[in-house]
Amino acid sequence: MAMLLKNARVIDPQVELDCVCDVLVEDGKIAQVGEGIAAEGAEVKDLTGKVLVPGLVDMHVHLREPGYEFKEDIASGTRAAAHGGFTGVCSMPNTDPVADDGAVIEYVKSRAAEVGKCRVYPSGAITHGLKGEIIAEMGDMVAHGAVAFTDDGKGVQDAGMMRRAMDYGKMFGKVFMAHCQDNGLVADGQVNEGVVSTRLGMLGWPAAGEELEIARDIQLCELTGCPLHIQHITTAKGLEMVRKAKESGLPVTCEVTPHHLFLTEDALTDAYETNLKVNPPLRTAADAAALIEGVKDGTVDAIVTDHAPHAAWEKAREFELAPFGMTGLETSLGLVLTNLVEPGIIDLSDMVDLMAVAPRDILGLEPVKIAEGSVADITVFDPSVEWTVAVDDFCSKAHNSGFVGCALKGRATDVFVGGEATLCDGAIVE
Ligand SMILES: NC(=O)N[C@@H](CC(=O)O)C(=O)O
Ligand SMILES: [Zn+2]
Ligand SMILES: [Zn+2]
Repeated sequence: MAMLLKNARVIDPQVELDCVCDVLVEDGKIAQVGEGIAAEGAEVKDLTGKVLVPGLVDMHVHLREPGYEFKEDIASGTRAAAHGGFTGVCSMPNTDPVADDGAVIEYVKSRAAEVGKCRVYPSGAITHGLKGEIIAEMGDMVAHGAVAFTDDGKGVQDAGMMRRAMDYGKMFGKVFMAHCQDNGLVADGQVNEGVVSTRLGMLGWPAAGEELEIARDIQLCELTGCPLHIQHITTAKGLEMVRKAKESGLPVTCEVTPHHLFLTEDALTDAYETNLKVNPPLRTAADAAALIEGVKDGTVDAIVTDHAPHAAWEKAREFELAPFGMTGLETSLGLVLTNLVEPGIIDLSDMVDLMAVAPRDILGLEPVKIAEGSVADITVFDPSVEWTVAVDDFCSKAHNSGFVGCALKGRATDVFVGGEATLCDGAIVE
């Protein structure tokens, strides 16, 4: 049935749209955009006071299935995504088994089609088992729908292996996404190496452990011509390297997470709050300020969550034993609206670029525009609603957010995937 979305502020920088108007959705596509649309027989939804944008895509998400369903699964993870305002996510391959061949990619896709509340674009491993020893079945994975390659969670340690993988993999036209961590430098590092690691008496995870690999992979991008995307970038120096690489015309992009933008190592106290243990670690206030500058000037292409759910008992252990990672799908939009849009650091069009347009572009997905003929993947949010982050409100199985108790302004109310509502007035459509 046709659906008429009326009176929202419609924003899409791809078609230079920012005005209050109506959007008519028919057969999963946008049929008409304009003022005062009348459509006989269409279901009408009044969105006065809300904002309607191309569906948000989170290009860095751990759905944990197959293998770690006690942390999250495709049903709960995609519900969390829809609840957070996303119409699609790119899933990471560090599952069990690792997504390093076509069968696992196929499993993720078919499971998502069966139980998912948003689209799932699977990424595949660069190396077999994320072990860094043998190139993964790239052609097989692409044939089954993998959209990108990454050894997220580990990183490819050997430069020669990364070079061979990029040389070989570039024929598939998919981006290589790099988790930048030099194990020789990072070893058992727990938190950013510096004042805070010293104060807390914990092993440091040095900035150089990330920057060295960013430098290496940019050089390998130059050597091989393979497109490179730096994942969860955290340091001022790393970002400067990406800025320079872009200036010299290399196909390099990068992403940041809300936790690296809005939290710093200073949040770590002798409470040893394990929800703040993330990889890469929370860095200094100066690094966070540089990342925000990078978001402003366009060096940062995409905002992603690196949604990394873990079970409560895993995070309840001693800091050194707790796993790295925090959730993010259900707080990302509110955090960006509250901390970047509200203070005027970016505007809503920039937000759409960072959270909808660039992720699709980097992953080589079909663009989604608020324009006639486009697939109707749509996010609607209320920019004025004030709410407090609370775990009992999450659709995710996991509660390891670093933002519980935070007061936020702005929240997704409705999500449409191919014209079908997956979130309606803030509730998941079953
Ligand atoms: N970011 C994290 O702290 N953890 C991720 C791995 C990763 O993204 O590197 C995880 O899989 O839990
Ligand atoms: Zn990672
Ligand atoms: Zn990750």
